[in-house]
Amino acid sequence: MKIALLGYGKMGKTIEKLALEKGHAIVFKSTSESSEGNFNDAEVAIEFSSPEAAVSNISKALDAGIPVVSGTTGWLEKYGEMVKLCEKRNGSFITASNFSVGVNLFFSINEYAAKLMAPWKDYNVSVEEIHHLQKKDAPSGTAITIAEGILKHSDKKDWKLNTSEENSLNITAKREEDVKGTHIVSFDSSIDTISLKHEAHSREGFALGAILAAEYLKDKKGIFTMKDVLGIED
Ligand SMILES: NC(=O)C1=CN([C@@H]2O[C@H](COP(=O)(O)OP(=O)(O)OC[C@H]3O[C@@H](n4cnc5c(N)ncnc54)[C@H](O)[C@@H]3O)[C@@H](O)[C@H]2O)C=CC1
Ligand SMILES: O=C(O)C1=N[C@H](C(=O)O)C[C@H](O)C1
Repeated sequence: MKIALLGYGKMGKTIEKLALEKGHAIVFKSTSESSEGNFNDAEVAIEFSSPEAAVSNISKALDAGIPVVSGTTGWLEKYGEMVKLCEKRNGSFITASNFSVGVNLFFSINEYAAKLMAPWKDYNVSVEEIHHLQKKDAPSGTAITIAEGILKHSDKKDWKLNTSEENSLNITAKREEDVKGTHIVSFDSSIDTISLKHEAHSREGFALGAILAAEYLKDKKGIFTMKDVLGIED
């Protein structure tokens, strides 16, 4: 598969390493400052850049008729625009707040836990995320996806960052040196606490999942999710 990397930072470099090991080729890569290779040679684009750059990168791929996998977080208020553009171009698009297989299973585990806990009103649910110091957005996209899954089964009306409002789901975001991505869901009562934790040991899980998504998307048309890629039921 001939891959264009839109964004060549921590994730772009990890994807390059694993994609080459899997026998794929990198035909184009770009950063905020420069690019090399020929974008139009690509069969698929993998986009991990920044919240400000994601929409223009995704649009560039859709406009060129190149299927695009985007992992960038913090831009999802524009998701509807990208869906419309993808439909207009009869293109192919997947975005996910987290491409790792483990986190996608964790999403389902948390939804199930939230459903099970719903009648037990003594427990208060909250989400904590911990990431490296360079992370631009807070809360993490993954924490937002976790919160949205829990809210389907909860009396809480929405999620908020650092809230003590009872009817909002509290997300706490911490920034610490070199943490790849940790997410903890807690159901807390005065008697006890039930905690579910996912801790990424490296960026390889995110990168492998993005490559899997690109392999899945390459010959398809439409808008898909990581649940489609991994065959996880809703
Ligand atoms: N969905 C997922 O599984 C994961 C998502 N992420 C997200 O991916 C994004 C990138 O993460 P990292 O690689 O760690 O960041 P990074 O800061 O290490 O790299 C970002 C790269 O994007 C480039 N860039 C910025 N503007 C650009 C533009 N206009 N065109 C092309 N390239 C541009 C930068 O020059 C840099 O090379 C973040 O939003 C992060 O939250 C990170 C890990 C996993
Ligand atoms: O910025 C990161 O590093 C990560 N971002 C994603 C997010 O915002 O959820 C995924 C992962 O946790 C790493």
